[in-house]
Amino acid sequence: MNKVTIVGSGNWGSVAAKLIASNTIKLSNFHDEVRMWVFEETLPNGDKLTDVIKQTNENVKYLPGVKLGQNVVADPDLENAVKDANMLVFVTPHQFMEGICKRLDGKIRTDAEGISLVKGMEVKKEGASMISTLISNQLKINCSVLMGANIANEIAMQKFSEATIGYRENKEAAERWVQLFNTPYFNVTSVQDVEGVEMCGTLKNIVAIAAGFIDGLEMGNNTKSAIMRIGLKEMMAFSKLLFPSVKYSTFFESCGVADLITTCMGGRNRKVAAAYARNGGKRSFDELEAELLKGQKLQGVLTAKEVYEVLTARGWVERFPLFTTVYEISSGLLPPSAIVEFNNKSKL
Ligand SMILES: NC(=O)C1=CN([C@@H]2O[C@H](COP(=O)(O)OP(=O)(O)OC[C@H]3O[C@@H](n4cnc5c(N)ncnc54)[C@H](O)[C@@H]3O)[C@@H](O)[C@H]2O)C=CC1
Ligand SMILES: O=C(CO)COP(=O)(O)O
Repeated sequence: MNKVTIVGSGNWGSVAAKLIASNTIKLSNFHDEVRMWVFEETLPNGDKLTDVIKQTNENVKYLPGVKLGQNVVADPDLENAVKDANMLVFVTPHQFMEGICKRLDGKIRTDAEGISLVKGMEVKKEGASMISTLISNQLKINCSVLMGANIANEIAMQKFSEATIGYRENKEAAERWVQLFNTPYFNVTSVQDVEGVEMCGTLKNIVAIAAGFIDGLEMGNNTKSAIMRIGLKEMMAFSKLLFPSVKYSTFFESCGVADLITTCMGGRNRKVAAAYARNGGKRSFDELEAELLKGQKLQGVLTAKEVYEVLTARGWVERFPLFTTVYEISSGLLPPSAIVEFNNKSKL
């Protein structure tokens, strides 16, 4: 019998727990109970977040007003949360995944399978690594990914959306993940292209920062569409250069063009970047993130920096003028108004 643990309990982590718990309670090959690891926090009134989730069945900080399901069990002890699970769902902001994997080394079942919902990558001196690779290498488990046009608050309200699972070889495991996530309002399909799916989810966050600048500067819909088109081409080119096995067809799944559109229209990266541009770059991303997202985290600014490190290390800067410009603006080297100036240099 399969047993599921969610590693993470932010905005998307909480919605993933709700989705999954609504299925495990119905499916005979899964234990009803879904454990959800909570990075413990003390709320302004002094209560512990985990205690409040247990009492109210709601993540009052990251997903207020939504019941998770009585079979979701919040657990602040990471080791305890994972020890019995054979299906591990990773869903935290990407910057915390390395530390989490170190803590989990040797602490999980040897027959466990993982899936990463984390949009981001890790860049070290030795090179770039996808988060699913970090999980696979560190924990010695097979790791698929699930990405898509999935603004969490909309899925929490059961508005229809789609998602794409990317798997490496284990089709059977992919089918089990589809069974776990799929609902009438969350339509999940799978493709054999982990890197393609994961690169889509990671790179669209850079384009969303650019789209936010356009919105903040009130440059209009045509400009924003142009940025999304150029962004998609850079996403495809960068993914192919880094991982030649990536399939072009993956960009036309939910994880590709659909996620790019939704994030550029209504995501958190877009929202904070728009505020940054409205303030002429005078208030930092960190300050705006804290004010506007109340504990939720942006991925795009860090990803732009990480991708820029890869571009410089590989001598690819000239080929990615949009990614480069987003890095230069978000790190304060250029003003937000420089967002379309790359056009003079672009060959795209
Ligand atoms: N929210 C959304 O609409 C979607 C998010 N995603 C992706 O899912 C991933 C997770 O995002 P969310 O669940 O939205 O998280 P979030 O943006 O709500 O992040 C906050 C989470 O990080 C935790 N946290 C803070 N400091 C920490 C630390 N030092 N160590 C470990 N955890 C810490 C918080 O406790 C909280 O659970 C990201 O990669 C995001 O791009 C993907 C699809 C949709
Ligand atoms: O990944 C997302 C939607 O699929 C959410 O994007 P943001 O992190 O910009 O809100």
